Amino acid sequence: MPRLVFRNSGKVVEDINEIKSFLDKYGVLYERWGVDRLPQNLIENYELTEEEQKAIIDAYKEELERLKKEKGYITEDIVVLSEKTPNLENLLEKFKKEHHHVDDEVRFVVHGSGVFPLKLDGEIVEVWIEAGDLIVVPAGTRHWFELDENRKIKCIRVFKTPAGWEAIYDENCKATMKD
Ligand SMILES: CSCCC(=O)C(=O)O
Ligand SMILES: [Fe+2]
Ligand code: NI
Repeated sequence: MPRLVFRNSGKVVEDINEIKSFLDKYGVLYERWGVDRLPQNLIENYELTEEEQKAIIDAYKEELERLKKEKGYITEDIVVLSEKTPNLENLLEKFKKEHHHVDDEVRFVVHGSGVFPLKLDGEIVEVWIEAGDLIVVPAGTRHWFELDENRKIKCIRVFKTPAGWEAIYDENCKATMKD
């Protein structure tokens, strides 16, 4: 189940609408698209061919086009993190350092799960997501990412330019897309 964990109080929120409305206050988009429309092999395969990646993206064409129209994203790709990922540990080290981006961080989870701790009004709110969940961490929001004990996640990433992904570790560096 997707859930919010408020790190200071330990409070857990699992109601989807409550999750959405809390995150919405901070410009963080959470939607549940589900994965029912995908065949099992595409959901579970972590070594996708180009065609299979395209088939997954095509299955969410409507949602992706809506997001691009609303938010100005341009393209999408698939990212997978699993034991099979070369230098997984180094990647995870990078992802788990608090940072922000000049572009939104848009992840739709096709399979697996993980947590995006977000720094909202100085409090750490952990957003635990899994297959079927969409999250948009807005540009400038301080966050990081960690896998959970399942040690794998496969996401559609939607973005303007890969340059927008560059993690900015210094919270005082307010670089923006225009720079
Ligand atoms: C959920 S994909 C792994 C996390 C990630 O892509 C990132 O932090 O940039
Ligand atoms: Fe990030
Ligand atoms: Ni990131």
